[in-house]
Amino acid sequence: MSERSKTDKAPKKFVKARPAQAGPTLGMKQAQAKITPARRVAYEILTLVGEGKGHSDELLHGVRTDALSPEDRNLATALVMGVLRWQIALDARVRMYLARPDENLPEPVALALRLGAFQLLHMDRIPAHAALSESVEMCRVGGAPYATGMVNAILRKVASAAAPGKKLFETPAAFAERLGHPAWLVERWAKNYGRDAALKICEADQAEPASGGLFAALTDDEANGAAGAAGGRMPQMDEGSRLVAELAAAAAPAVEGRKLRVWDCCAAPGGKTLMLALRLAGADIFATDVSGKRMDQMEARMRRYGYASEVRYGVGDAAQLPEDEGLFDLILCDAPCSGTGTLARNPEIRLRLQPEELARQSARQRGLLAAGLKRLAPGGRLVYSTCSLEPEENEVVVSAAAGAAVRVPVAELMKRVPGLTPEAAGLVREGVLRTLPGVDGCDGFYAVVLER
Ligand SMILES: C[S@@+](CC[C@H](N)C(=O)[O-])C[C@H]1O[C@@H](n2cnc3c(N)ncnc32)[C@H](O)[C@@H]1O
Repeated sequence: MSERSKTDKAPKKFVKARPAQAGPTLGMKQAQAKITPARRVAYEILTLVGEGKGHSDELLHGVRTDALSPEDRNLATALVMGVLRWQIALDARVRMYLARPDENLPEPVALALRLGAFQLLHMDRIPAHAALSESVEMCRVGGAPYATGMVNAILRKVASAAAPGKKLFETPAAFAERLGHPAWLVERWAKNYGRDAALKICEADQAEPASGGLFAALTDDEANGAAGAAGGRMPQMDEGSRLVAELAAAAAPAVEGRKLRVWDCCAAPGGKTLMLALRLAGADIFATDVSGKRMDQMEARMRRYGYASEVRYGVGDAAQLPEDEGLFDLILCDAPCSGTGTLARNPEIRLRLQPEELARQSARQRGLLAAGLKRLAPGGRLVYSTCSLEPEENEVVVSAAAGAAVRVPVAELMKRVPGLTPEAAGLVREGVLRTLPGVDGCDGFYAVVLER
């Protein structure tokens, strides 16, 4: 449904199918005027995401939404995130009403249908007529005036048909489609974590990211960085991400008579570097990332936190760090990954990811881990982490690249993490940290600690 087929340049049958209730044909200006700003911006952003020209989160914090009122910005955000989260399920629903269900619809038509169907099925407060009529105009403005009748007719059917019943027992493929996930991905989760956990992950991915009670509530001083607070203002981050950084800080070996040398080798956008700076006061922290743009943004962010003022920055491939940077006592290798543990936050990942991609990610991660281990001082520790749920990016990487490094039991280190609730002990599985969305109330993370 997302790709335009070679033969659908002029799908004339849409013209014939246009019913009278679609209303008179409008000019482009009139059609534009009928679309409210929030829906216009949502349509533009979804078009860009579909074309691979931007990430939803960045686009929702960009120039397009700056011009909107706070209410419209909230609506545009709800529409963009909702459509991306539910796209697979919405497309399946729309296909039920297509004359040829296997047909590839042109993208502007598919997008107008998704936006309309999402509002009709998932947004109680939106009047059906607004969802329907504005979707018809979006289809027209998007360059497919020939399809407005079809969009109108299908959305009417979506609005009036009863929701398909939920089967008593669903296979992972069935709940994957109902909950807007690719079947291949959910079948892997069911194999690796069990069917119930796979279902919980899918459900969690369809909602706003939860904050899970892994940590005791912050004191006012910690949250606001009030003058005199012993630590300082806590960076805002997902609790799973915070736990990985806290674990890394807890893994720091003791050094005598010199500063602890820390390298955060995949550091941007910097949440975990901030936690390391907060917990390891006085350490020499070197933060690097291969992306100069992300590093610039990170440095600007870090300047807002006094306790991070001594952090040093560098741009470069972690596998190519110059020899004269020396060895480190603690390395955090928070590797680039598929991100399948963060689908509630990054809904479009599931629409792009292909099974073959996992092998490519795995090879890159093996290279980064092996390069990091070479830079460990004797007795030094390296924390390897990802926000992926896929073994190829986690256990398989560690088995292939750990070499002679010894695994440090994570359960012992967790005891040193400040503010952790007793339930968090259950996050250590087979000696490593593993969190699952929907099961543990935070994003999905994996972390292992290796010692030279
Ligand atoms: C998961 S993110 C890191 C998140 C970060 N640790 C945090 O908590 O904010 C992975 C980062 O690795 C960077 N990266 C990818 N390949 C790299 C490489 N070869 N060397 C160094 N950094 C790399 C990406 O630019 C990205 O910023």
